[in-house]
Amino acid sequence: MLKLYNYKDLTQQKIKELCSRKVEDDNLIFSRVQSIISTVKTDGDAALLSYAEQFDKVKLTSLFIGKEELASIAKQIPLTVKNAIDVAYQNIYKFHQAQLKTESKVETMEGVVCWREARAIEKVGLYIPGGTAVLPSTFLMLGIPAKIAGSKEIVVCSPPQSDGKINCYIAYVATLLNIEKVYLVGGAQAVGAMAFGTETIPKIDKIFGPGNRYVTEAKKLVQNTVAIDMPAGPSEVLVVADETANPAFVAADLLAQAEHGIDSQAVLVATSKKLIEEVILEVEKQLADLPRKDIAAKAIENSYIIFAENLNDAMDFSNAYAPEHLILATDNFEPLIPLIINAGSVFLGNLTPESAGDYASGTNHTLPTSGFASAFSGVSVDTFLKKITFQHLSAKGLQNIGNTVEVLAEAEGLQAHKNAISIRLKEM
Ligand SMILES: NC(=O)c1ccc[n+]([C@@H]2O[C@H](COP(=O)([O-])OP(=O)(O)OC[C@H]3O[C@@H](n4cnc5c(N)ncnc54)[C@H](O)[C@@H]3O)[C@@H](O)[C@H]2O)c1
Ligand SMILES: N[C@H](CO)Cc1c[nH]c[nH+]1
Ligand SMILES: [Zn+2]
Repeated sequence: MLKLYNYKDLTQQKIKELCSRKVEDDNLIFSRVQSIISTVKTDGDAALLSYAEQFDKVKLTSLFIGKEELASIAKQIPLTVKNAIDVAYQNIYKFHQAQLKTESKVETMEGVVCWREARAIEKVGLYIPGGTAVLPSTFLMLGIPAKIAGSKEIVVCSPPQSDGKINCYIAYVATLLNIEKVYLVGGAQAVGAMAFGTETIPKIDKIFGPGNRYVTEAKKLVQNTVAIDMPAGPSEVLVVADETANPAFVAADLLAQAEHGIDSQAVLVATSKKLIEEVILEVEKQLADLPRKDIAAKAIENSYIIFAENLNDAMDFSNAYAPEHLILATDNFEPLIPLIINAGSVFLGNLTPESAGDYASGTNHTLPTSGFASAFSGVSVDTFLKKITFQHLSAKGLQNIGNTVEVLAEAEGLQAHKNAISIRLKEM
């Protein structure tokens, strides 16, 4: 079951190893994904149809579902789920809308004015996972910021169901977001199709969205051709807990991420040995009742617990691990907030389950995994924008800055740069 370590006994090498999320068949996945992407690049739609047969076990008659059919499938949604999606939509919209800010102009010297303006990335590709679970919540998390940013062409790919269609929840979100088509393509082949384009699927400028290791490896591989949001692979959670934590809550939070996939990871760093013992028992108890217990149990095998003597040590480990989700399961979370250096999204206190952020609180659940939270942020409206810089020099501005540029251009031996200033100054 859950392996147990004592923080003070861990060598730097062991900490590195525990933070690595290395899986045995990394190289195998890399070469498979490489081959899938190059086949999609050369064979286009034919490759997509053949991979749908191989991986999704379905013979597709069309590679997409259009707007009318989406609206008709969406009608099958049960009212309770429709209402819950509507509430989630509103909260996610509210939180993301607040991210749109106009920056003020800055006069760096008299007459020299600089500023930035945001423009939407026009052609974006959204990947909505659908291998082992259908995730309409991810569609909200990607579609809402894309719409707020103002992206014009939104290409959506998701694996087909066994009947060659998509689920009514995905169809309902597509109608909420006014999406034209959903392409029935999953895995690395979807990433390849959006990166290079096929007869049916348009090439886009940036790919967004989470997925399993095939999807994530594919996103990393196509980066010479398109931009990507970030590596957002198998879900993970790190819970920092003290004696004020509730063991049943902690176990539930660990299992929530474990049930995503066999390569998910759930880590507990706790300062109470009593709590650790209770969490272990709770994990076993709750696991037995989960419909996805086989998946969650495999992920738990790949997970561990660390006993730390104090919360400072616990936070040091958390920063080294750079978790996608960090839960501070303590009543005294305030002093810990400034200690957080690396994390995708943080959940504060014993009444803030990570699931709230997965679905409906408003924050985005597309987040960096595998340690990439040390350098990447989760998806936001900004991820769909480019910031263009502008500047304007008045006559006074040119006089004020002219000599500085001339001297620096000369120092770099770039005479034409200097001339571009001098020729104007002479005219004044
Ligand atoms: N980091 C995040 O922000 C975040 C958010 C949501 C979900 N996730 C993660 O997304 C993942 C979803 O995974 P999923 O598998 O359910 O759906 P998925 O849509 O990511 O992957 C399904 C596809 O994988 C491909 N595939 C499966 N087995 C293959 C094989 N042997 N060879 C080549 N391709 C293969 C198939 O094409 C299939 O359509 C989970 O790991 C979950 O934890 C992460
Ligand atoms: N926990 C996932 C991100 O790692 C997001 C998600 C979607 N549905 C449920 N959870
Ligand atoms: Zn989740």
